[in-house]
Amino acid sequence: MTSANATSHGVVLRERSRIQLNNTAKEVSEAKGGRVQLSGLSKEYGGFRAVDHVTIDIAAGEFVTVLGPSGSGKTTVLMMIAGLVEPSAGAITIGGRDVTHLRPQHRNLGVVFQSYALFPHLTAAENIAFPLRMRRRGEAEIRQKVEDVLDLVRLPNVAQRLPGQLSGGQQQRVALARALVFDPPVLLLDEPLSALDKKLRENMQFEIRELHRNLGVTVINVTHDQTEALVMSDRVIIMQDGRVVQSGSPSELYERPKSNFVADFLGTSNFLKGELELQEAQRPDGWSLVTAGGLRCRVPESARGSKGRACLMLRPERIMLNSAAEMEERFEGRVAEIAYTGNIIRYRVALNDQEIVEVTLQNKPGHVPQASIGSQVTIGWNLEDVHIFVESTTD
Ligand SMILES: Nc1ncnc2c1ncn2[C@@H]1O[C@H](COP(=O)(O)OP(=O)(O)OP(=O)(O)O)[C@@H](O)[C@H]1O
Repeated sequence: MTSANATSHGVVLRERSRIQLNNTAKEVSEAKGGRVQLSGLSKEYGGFRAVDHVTIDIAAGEFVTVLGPSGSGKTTVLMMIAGLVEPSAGAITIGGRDVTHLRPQHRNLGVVFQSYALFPHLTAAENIAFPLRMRRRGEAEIRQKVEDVLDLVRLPNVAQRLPGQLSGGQQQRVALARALVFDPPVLLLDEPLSALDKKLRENMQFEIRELHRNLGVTVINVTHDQTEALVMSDRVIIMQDGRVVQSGSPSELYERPKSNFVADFLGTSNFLKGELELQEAQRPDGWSLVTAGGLRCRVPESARGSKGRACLMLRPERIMLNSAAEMEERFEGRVAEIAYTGNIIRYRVALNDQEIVEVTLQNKPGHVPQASIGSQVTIGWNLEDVHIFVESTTD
C-alpha cells in the first residue's frame, strides 16, 4: 500500500468509528452517569491514617481527577469507591444508594487499572464480553455490544487477537472497552495511561475526554501526572497526607492556588522567600499592599489584617524580561542560566545575586530578548500576578 493510500485508509477508518461512536453514544447516553458522594471517608492502617475524613460530592456525568504526590491516599480513596478496600469510617453513595459495605461486583462500576489486567488466554473480544457473560446476557446482545464498544474505542480490527499480540496502547483500549461494555454509570480509572509512551498518552487523554463527553458517564480518575489532570478533567481534587487540600476546575487551581503546596504541585512557581512582615497599607486607589523586603502584592480579602510570615508566589510566564517598562514592579537582575526547550525558553535570573527567579518566554519572533548568560536584564510583573500565602499569624 502506498503511503497516500495508507493515509486515506486511516481517514476512512477514523470516520467510520466516529459515526459508530455517535450512534453508540446516543444509545448509551440514556444511561446517565451516577452521582458519587463520599462523606467523612477515612482509612487507617494500624493507627496510620492513609485517608483522613475525605468528603467529596461528584456530580452525575462529571470528570473528576484525584491528584497528589505518591502516598497522599489517592489510590486508597479509589479502592474504597470500588469496594476493594473497606473504609474505617465514613460513607459512600452512588446514584443515591449507600454502597459503603457492598461487595465490588454489586456496585456496577467500570474499573481500569494501570496494569491492563486482561485475561491472557482470552481474545480481545472475549475479554470485553466477560462482564456481559457474568451478567448472563444473551449471545446476540453480547456480540453486538462487543462490536459497538470496539468501534467506540477505535479498535475494530483486533477482536480475535490475544492480549500478547496487542501493543500497550491497544491493550489499554481493550481494558477501557471491557470497563464500558456494560454501560456502567461510573468509570474508575487508576493511572490508566502511565504505562504508555508520551505521544500515545497525550492522544489517549483526548480520546478518553471525547468518550466521556459522548457517553455522559461519571469518571473518577487517579493520577500523579499534573498535565494529565489539567487536560482531562472538569474538576481536579488535590490530596496531601490523606486530606483534600483544594478542589476546583483546572484553571481555578492553576490561577488561584490556596497554598504554596498546590502552587508548587501544579505548574512551575517562583517562591520569593524570607521572613516577610505583613504590613498592610491603604493606597489611594483602594488597593491594600504588603511591603516586605522590597516586595509587594495585593492582599486578598481572606488575608486582610493578618500579621506574621508569608510567602509570595509568581508564575514564570507572568514575568516580563527586558520589556518591563509597563509593569508595576521592576527589578534589575543578571541572567544565570538559559534553557532552550523548543517552544519555550527558560531564563533563571539572579536578583541581588541571591534570589533566583525563573522567567519563561514563548519562542516567538519579537518575544525573545538578546540576553546571554551574565547579561544585566530588567524583569517586571504586575501586582495582580503575585500570590500571597500567609503561613502563620501572630494575632
Ligand atoms: N495495605 C496497606 N497497609 C499499610 N499501609 C498502606 C496500605 N495501602 C496503602 N498504605 C499507605 O497509605 C498511604 C496512601 O497510599 P496510597 O496508595 O493510597 O497513596 P497514593 O497517593 O495512591 O500513592 P501512589 O501515587 O504512590 O500510588 C501510603 O502511605 C501507603 O504506604
